[in-house]
Amino acid sequence: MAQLLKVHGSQNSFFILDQTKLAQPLADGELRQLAQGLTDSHNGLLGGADGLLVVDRPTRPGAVAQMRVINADGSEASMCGNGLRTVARYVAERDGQTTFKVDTMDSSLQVRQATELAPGVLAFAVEISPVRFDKTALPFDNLGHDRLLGTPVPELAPGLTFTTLAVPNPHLISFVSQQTIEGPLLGELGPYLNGDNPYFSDGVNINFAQILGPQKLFVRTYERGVGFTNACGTGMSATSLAFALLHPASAAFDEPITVYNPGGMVKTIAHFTHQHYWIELIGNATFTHRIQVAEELLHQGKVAAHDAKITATGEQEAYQNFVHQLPHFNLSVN
Ligand SMILES: N[C@H](CCC[C@H](N)C(=O)O)C(=O)O
Repeated sequence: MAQLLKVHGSQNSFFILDQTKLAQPLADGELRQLAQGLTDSHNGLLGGADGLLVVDRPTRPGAVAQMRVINADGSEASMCGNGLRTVARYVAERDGQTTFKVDTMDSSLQVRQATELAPGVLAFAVEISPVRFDKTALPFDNLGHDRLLGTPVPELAPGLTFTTLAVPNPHLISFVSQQTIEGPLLGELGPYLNGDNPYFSDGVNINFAQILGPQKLFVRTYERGVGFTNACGTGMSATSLAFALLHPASAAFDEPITVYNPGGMVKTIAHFTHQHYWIELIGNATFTHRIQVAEELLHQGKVAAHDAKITATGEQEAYQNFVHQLPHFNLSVN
């Protein structure tokens, strides 16, 4: 029997598959098929999820594991911040370590166990990098600029300004009012810029952020390859860096920023060290279910509940208690 985990970071939910535990690891096409099968909100497992996190052997010296990220639509992303926290916890418990490096598509990232957010809500801190601003890292065209940093872009939304950041997956960020964040615009821009459009040929994660006060944000994200999610770790991290760059009176480097999202809350810290920007993302790593299933069903990409032995961990209740004590403005817009 093979094992899967159902997990979440700020209720951005995933399945984790550890390829090193399989008799026969899945091929790339099988991983994409499994991601689409498991995450489907109608025919998937446990109501579906936002993606599949694949743990494998490290690809670089010094790392103890590799994380690959498959979105719900089967596309592969270079990075996932909420996901990396859950993979860090999985590897920490598998290997009995609390701080180590995990390989992602572009680099090895430092991860470490952090102090619990609340009783029963385990937390991890992960490095988000590399950070790049130029359009070679984040392919966009026909916007009249090589990079956007608080730049008006009437082609996208008259009256708003935008920032582009790759961490290293692509993010488009706009600081907006609460009315705009709760309005229909994000739900219109998301499908447009992730469909046939003259601007973002590879799609883009779009983050609307409301500044709640010094070192305090609310971020709502429409994710490439998924759609609206409860939170996007790389999105909240990129938005925090943009906050520090564009609003230095309200957001300091090297100081924690509290980022609320529809699924809960994380802390971020934007850094500039050795001439490089990077961000620390600290938040929950919740395991909600342990799943046992015949390995050949994973290869077939279809796992129905009646084919699997599913055990709830009981951690979701602890997480919900944590969310319920957050301030009222933790909007549940989605
Ligand atoms: N949809 C993203 C990948 C998942 C990122 C998100 N779930 C996070 O926590 O960073 C992309 O295609 O770039």
